[in-house]
Amino acid sequence: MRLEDISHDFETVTAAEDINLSVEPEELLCLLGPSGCGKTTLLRFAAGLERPQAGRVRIGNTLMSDSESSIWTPPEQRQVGLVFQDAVLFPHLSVMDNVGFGLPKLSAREREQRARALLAQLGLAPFAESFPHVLSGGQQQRVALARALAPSPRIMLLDEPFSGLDARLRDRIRDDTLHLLKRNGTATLLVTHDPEEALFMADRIAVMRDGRIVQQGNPTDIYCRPTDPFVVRFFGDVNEVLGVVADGRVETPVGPVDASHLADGTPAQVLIRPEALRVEKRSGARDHSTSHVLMSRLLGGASFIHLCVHQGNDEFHMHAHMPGVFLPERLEPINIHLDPTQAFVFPA
Ligand SMILES: Nc1ncnc2c1ncn2[C@@H]1O[C@H](COP(=O)(O)OP(=O)(O)OP(=O)(O)O)[C@@H](O)[C@H]1O
Repeated sequence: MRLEDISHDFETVTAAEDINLSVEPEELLCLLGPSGCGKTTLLRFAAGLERPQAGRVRIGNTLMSDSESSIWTPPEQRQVGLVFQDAVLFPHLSVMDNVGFGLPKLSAREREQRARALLAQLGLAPFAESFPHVLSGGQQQRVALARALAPSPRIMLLDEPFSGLDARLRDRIRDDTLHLLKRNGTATLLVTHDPEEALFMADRIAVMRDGRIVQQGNPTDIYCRPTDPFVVRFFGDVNEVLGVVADGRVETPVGPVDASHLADGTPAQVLIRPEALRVEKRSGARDHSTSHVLMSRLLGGASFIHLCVHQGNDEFHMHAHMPGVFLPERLEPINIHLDPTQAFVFPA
């Protein structure tokens, strides 16, 4: 599926500006961005639920819509599978008939086989004869996924399909969905505002802001080689320090950071992820005169430490993440080591 040179304005809002995006066969692409950045609008263009003011939509080699001609394929002829945040199942049909709904060309027996096979993959085999109202929200969402996948669509379009579920259930359904899509080799565009979800699900991520794609790449590129401060901040809490490039680096309270891509004298912002700060207890007096701990909290698999970092006569409040249980006490004197791979310098 390809979106080519797509632009679209809604009255005062630019929902899409010169968007070029492709989803390759068998690929799972996550469109990631904050609320209102234009993710759903792009998905609606792909599905044919909305017509872009400029640009083209291709699915496979077929042109589905082209703003410069009358070419327009309606949604039901695009062979796309659609799943939204809230599963909308047919209440008067059994689970099996819901899943088989998009397969009118198959015989009743083939339809049942296909529906049962998909339901089994999602752990829903015992509910095949049930009606939707007896299912939990999570089970209904699985049925919606199975129904969308049953006709073997050329692409699955998923719009925040897990966001209505509680955290533990969401993790399980994400996992099941990922395996289901990969087992079936289905190209998928997944819209989400949740960076962890994108990292968990995606082969490739496109980060969106204000109707534009800020960066696209594989998850490691996006997380470890961000090209824009927005991308760094979108993935979570960061320590931010201002400085000036000198001798190809910027001095920060936790040590120098390479800035050889910027000219000396450039005002710079340094974004340092909490996990880049390795905290080590140091012997010495517990007082305010050197870098010390302000507070420690256990997050579960990691510990969150509030630091008072000294640099000359200045003090900086910074955050560190340490793996496992590491809970130094207030005023504990510390050394801080910087992992340069999670510190990023941009022009200020
Ligand atoms: N039919 C419409 N008429 C007017 N404005 C619209 C319409 N549809 C979307 N918009 C606006 O376009 C912008 C992009 O909306 P869109 O729903 O695509 O964003 P989103 O990233 O999917 O956000 P969310 O995650 O909150 O759904 C928003 O400012 C929205 O208010």
